[in-house]
Amino acid sequence: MSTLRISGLKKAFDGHPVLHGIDLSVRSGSLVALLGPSGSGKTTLLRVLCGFERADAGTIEIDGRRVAADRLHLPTEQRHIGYVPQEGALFPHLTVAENIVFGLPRAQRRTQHRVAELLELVGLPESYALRAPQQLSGGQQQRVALARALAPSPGLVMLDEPFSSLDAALRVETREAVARALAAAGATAVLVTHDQAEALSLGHEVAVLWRGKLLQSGPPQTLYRRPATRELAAFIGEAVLLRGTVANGRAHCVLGALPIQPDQHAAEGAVDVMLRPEQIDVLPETDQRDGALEAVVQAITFQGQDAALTLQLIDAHATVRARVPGYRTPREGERVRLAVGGEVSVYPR
Ligand SMILES: Nc1ncnc2c1ncn2[C@@H]1O[C@H](COP(=O)(O)OP(=O)(O)OP(=O)(O)O)[C@@H](O)[C@H]1O
Repeated sequence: MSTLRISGLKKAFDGHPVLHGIDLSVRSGSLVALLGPSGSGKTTLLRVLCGFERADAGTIEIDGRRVAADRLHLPTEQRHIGYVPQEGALFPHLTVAENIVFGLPRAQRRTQHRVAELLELVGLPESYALRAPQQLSGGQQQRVALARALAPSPGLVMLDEPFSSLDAALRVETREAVARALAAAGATAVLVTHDQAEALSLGHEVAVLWRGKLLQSGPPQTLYRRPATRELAAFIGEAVLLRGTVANGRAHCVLGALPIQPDQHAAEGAVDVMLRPEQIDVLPETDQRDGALEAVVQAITFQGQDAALTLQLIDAHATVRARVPGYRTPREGERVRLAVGGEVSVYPR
């Protein structure tokens, strides 16, 4: 287990800044999901941390030991970091076992015991040791790539979009196997992804990189419920954004006077109100509960397990988006009532 501390990290390519001064701490044994849109600098940050690229400014400390600072640039092999690239990148001419021990000192490469241990750690049968990588599925190859990264028992593991080439079902299964293996190995991990569901489900902490700046980091639930900006709200999941005002400690908008996230400082005045589509309960027209608003279902996008609805509010000349479980999808044109659950975030205008 290792701690990682990054401070003021900058990197430019040909005079174009890509990382604008990154500060980030990763607790020992935790997994930080580094989330950001394409081109935000995620891979560059990972490459600088691993030592494949040199930082222009800032410091990197692993377990209190500086590996990069002013003129200091420790080579990759002295940083004791395991690295899992985007698509496994296993050596096709080597067996699974040979791939796994590739990064170990020569004297340790013959230990079958270590290979068996690592295969078990990543949830693969021992019999796979003698297979060629091409005889494995994409998800299994990614697990071997993780086993190879974990072989020298690094305290820190970096994973660069390790599931991006896998199909949806395999992605979920491989994700879970990788998370289990990292936890069992006690490794501290940084996982790069542009998939918000992946970041929220895997990260103990999620750090959002946006145009080379770290906009927000924190536990997944905090990021989802209280994104720092409107843009982040829309990036981390789907957001319902409505014009409103804050008065008497509540957010007033077309959906009523709604409670505000308790730890959000909300000054009185004009704001944008943000809530998540699943916070809007879609009830039968006959529901008589207090404050429920009348609406008509204008459009439906059915997605199987759930459905996204566009709802026209009858009294407000406004539309909102809601998400309901698939089995409760109403009909287009149906009259319903809406009630809002939970708290909202507000952004001053
Ligand atoms: N070696 C390089 N030389 C010049 N520019 C580079 C180099 N590597 C990255 N860049 C630029 O830095 C910016 C950030 O790229 P990076 O690959 O770090 O982003 P990313 O967030 O990982 O994107 P993606 O999710 O698409 O992989 C991009 O504009 C890219 O063109």
